[in-house]
Amino acid sequence: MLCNGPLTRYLGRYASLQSCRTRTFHFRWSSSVATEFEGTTDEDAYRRQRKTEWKRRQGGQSFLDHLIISVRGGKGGNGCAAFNREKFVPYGPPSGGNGGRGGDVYILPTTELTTLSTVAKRVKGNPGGHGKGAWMNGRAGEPTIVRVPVGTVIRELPADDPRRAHDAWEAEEDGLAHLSDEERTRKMRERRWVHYPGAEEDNVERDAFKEAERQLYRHERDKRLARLEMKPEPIFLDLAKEDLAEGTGTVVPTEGLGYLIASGGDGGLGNPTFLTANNRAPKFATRGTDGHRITLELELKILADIGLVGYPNAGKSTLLRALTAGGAQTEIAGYAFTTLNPTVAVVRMTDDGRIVNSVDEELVFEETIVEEQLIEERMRRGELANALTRNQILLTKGAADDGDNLLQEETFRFTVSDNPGLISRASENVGLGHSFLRGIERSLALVYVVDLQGPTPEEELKVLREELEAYKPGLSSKARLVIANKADLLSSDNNVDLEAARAKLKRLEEFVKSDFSTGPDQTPLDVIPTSAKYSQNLQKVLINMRMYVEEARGQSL
Ligand SMILES: Nc1nc2c(ncn2[C@@H]2O[C@H](COP(=O)(O)OP(=O)(O)OP(=O)(O)O)[C@@H](O)[C@H]2O)c(=O)[nH]1
Ligand SMILES: [Mg+2]
Repeated sequence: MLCNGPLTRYLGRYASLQSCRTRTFHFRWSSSVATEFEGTTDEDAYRRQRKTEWKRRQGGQSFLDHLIISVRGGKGGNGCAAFNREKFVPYGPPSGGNGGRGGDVYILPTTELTTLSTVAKRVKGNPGGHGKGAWMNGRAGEPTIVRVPVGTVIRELPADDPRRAHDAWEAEEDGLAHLSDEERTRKMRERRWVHYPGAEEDNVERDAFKEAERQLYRHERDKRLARLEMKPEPIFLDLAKEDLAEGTGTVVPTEGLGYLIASGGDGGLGNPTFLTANNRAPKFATRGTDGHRITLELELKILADIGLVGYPNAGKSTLLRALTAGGAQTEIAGYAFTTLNPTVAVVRMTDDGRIVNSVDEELVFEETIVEEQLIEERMRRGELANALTRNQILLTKGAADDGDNLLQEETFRFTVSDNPGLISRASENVGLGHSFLRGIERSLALVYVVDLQGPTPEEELKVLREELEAYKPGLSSKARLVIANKADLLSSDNNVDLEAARAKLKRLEEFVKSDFSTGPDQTPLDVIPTSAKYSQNLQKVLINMRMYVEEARGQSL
């Protein structure tokens, strides 16, 4: 009897609950142990790899170089309906302050960003402050600055584009479309007027208010007509440089703020404005107006003088880091598609092809994880506590070298972009696709990076050229140089057949000579073996790059 009774059922439930708890506990315990033993770095590598896999599955779609944003200037603050109250002055004059202007929205190019992913899709300016009693005007709204990466091209969407958001007038009309006349009038009044407490019903019956309302509508209509007649030129901005004076477009920049794209609304008027001979105590004020609304299309066309093009893992990111003496924080790892978005860095070189401020001649650029581990280890040992800054190292080194290092004068500067890997059939969206090539379309010159350790660097080159052409016919004619990277792996310490390695390089050179040429006189591309990891033979690379950039800049003048 007891077996089937409620107690048994209860006990049974309790037991299953217990086992469930034990399971949960067991799971938690095992997962925490796993984390402990996995070690943070492995987990980190796993996380990074997952991110890449995800990005790859997106087929390059998530590379954010195109974005539509709707921008609204800040709303103006409301005017105030108030009367001055003072001792022994029972009916003081109207004293409501005006509302403050809404904040303007500016757009500012910055080198700190490299993608459009941090740009908000909807931007709203700060509202102006409301007016207050005792003639206190509201404060103006602070300006809002939308930061976009240098290289962004901005276009205002035309009026007939379905993606364009409605302007303030159209938006109001939409909201009123299905209302009765009475409701319409009430809504429109609500949006425009502030009444002294308890005075609304009385106000709307008065002639003074009706006259003020008529005037306001007339003013609004005139403003709208003036705008339609003016037909302002649509906004177009090509933000090629961080320097505001260098940008080209239809908007004049403001120092420190950028380009004004949407101005804030006007502040409302306080009740003293409506004081007339007939109406000594106006009990109404106006609300602030909406800011300017605009829809913009942003397209990121990274502007680098030189674009690196290569298979995944060829060492492009390592090369960019080496060319900037560690200045470019590009991620380096031994798996394909480590780089997910193009990165641009500035290369500063001396006259003889050295990198400015490369403190140590023998720089080694390891994989990011290894470098992070090394820094962590140094930190744990306390070595970084007394570490010298870059400038201090330069100064001490300069003093030791009789000031030789201080003479490392920068004579040339250009930008280089590191790009995701390009593989065969990228044009069919294999790998990360080739949408990122949009970024290097405008580069002055392209440089192929191939892995000299791979079995057939020639084949890689052929595919790279095909993919560039598939993206845009004629693009591959911008290629000027082939960097045969990882040449250090072909040294005698690595137990490789030196003769075979040399023959491989020779074969590559011959192949380039016969099949890869540039310019009207069909000069073969240069081939330079390098080791990005150990900063070997970069001087030659830099001198060549300077030559291409100078030539191209000369032509584009
Ligand atoms: N031995 C040697 N290894 C290198 C050299 N350059 C790069 N590597 C290694 O090659 C691997 C890939 O380097 P990355 O710089 O990430 O290659 P990537 O071309 O940017 O690769 P993706 O971003 O995936 O397209 C890493 O393990 C680097 O340490 C080199 O000159 N010599
Ligand atoms: Mg990379």
